Amino acid sequence: MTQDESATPEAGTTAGAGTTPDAGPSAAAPGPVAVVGGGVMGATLVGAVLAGGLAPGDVRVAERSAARVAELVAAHGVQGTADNVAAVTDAAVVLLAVKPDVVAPVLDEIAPHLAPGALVVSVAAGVPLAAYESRLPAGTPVVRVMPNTPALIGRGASAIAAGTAAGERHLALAERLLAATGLVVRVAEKDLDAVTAISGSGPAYAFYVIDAMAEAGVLLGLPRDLATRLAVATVEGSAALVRESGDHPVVLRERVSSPGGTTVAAVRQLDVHGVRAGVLAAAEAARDRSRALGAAYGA
Ligand SMILES: NC(=O)C1=CN([C@@H]2O[C@H](COP(=O)(O)OP(=O)(O)OC[C@H]3O[C@@H](n4cnc5c(N)ncnc54)[C@H](OP(=O)(O)O)[C@@H]3O)[C@@H](O)[C@H]2O)C=CC1
Ligand SMILES: O=C(O)[C@@H]1CCC=N1
Repeated sequence: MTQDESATPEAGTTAGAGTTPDAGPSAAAPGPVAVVGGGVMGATLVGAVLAGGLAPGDVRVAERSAARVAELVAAHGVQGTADNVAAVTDAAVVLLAVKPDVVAPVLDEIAPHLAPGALVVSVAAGVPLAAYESRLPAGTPVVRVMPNTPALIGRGASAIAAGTAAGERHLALAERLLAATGLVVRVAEKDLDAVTAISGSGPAYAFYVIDAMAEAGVLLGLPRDLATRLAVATVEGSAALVRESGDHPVVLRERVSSPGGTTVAAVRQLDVHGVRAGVLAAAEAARDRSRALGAAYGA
């Protein structure tokens, strides 16, 4: 597979992949990385591994839409193909970025073609590690990741969980590949549904709030562009203040709230309209949806 979709000579030079059960990629020199699924998250992962130092010639993206393949190849200079098998053959790491319902057919397609010791990393919501392990050759190391879209600009939050055959070096490699996406934390797999509800889907909640604040500014007579800039800077600055001060958000909220002033009047309305309860219910719904996606795989 070259940039216009045929097999590449470099594909056979997988660093670290070998023939013993212990063989496999190392964090220091991962070797070729194949990203299967070139949508929102696949493209983000391609950008991240390049930003993390991988050479474009060592990165392949497989995507069934030829137009999308061409777009990704043009944008990143990586290799592209519509053939998942060509992409994963001899790859040291396979990053799966397809929708949860497509994971099973893609695994069945690529399983016979994985290099010995290749690490499989998947961002699919809900799909349990056991579902990968039951479809891949015995002993295949698998790492699940729940990233989020701010990864695109290196400000993401990702959580990773290891499968039964994934050890420290596989987690370290996953961390290295994700390093350019922002924060990466390790969690137990049982916590990934909750992580999905908070940081995976969370950017949508933040965008929702930003949009509502901007809309409120327009309601109050501000030009939309100005209202949006003020809302974005306020949310961005508030998040940074929580992180940099180390203070609890409630303490910081109290500091904004002058006695008898504007803020306490506003926050009262947030309570009256159930915004806090709405956030909790939204997170529960996302957690439940993640569980349902997993239930389709017998989790
Ligand atoms: N978006 C997000 O914020 C996050 C997404 N995720 C996870 O990432 C995964 C992908 O989501 P997202 O990027 O949003 O979805 P997209 O629909 O943007 O991307 C999925 C891509 O996979 C392609 N695809 C479909 N079938 C195949 C196949 N058989 N072989 C190769 N490629 C295929 C699709 O092509 P086509 O369009 O032609 O069907 C599409 O381009 C999901 O599992 C999701 O749970 C995780 C965290 C955050
Ligand atoms: O909405 C979704 O299902 C994916 C997973 C987390 C964010 N987006």
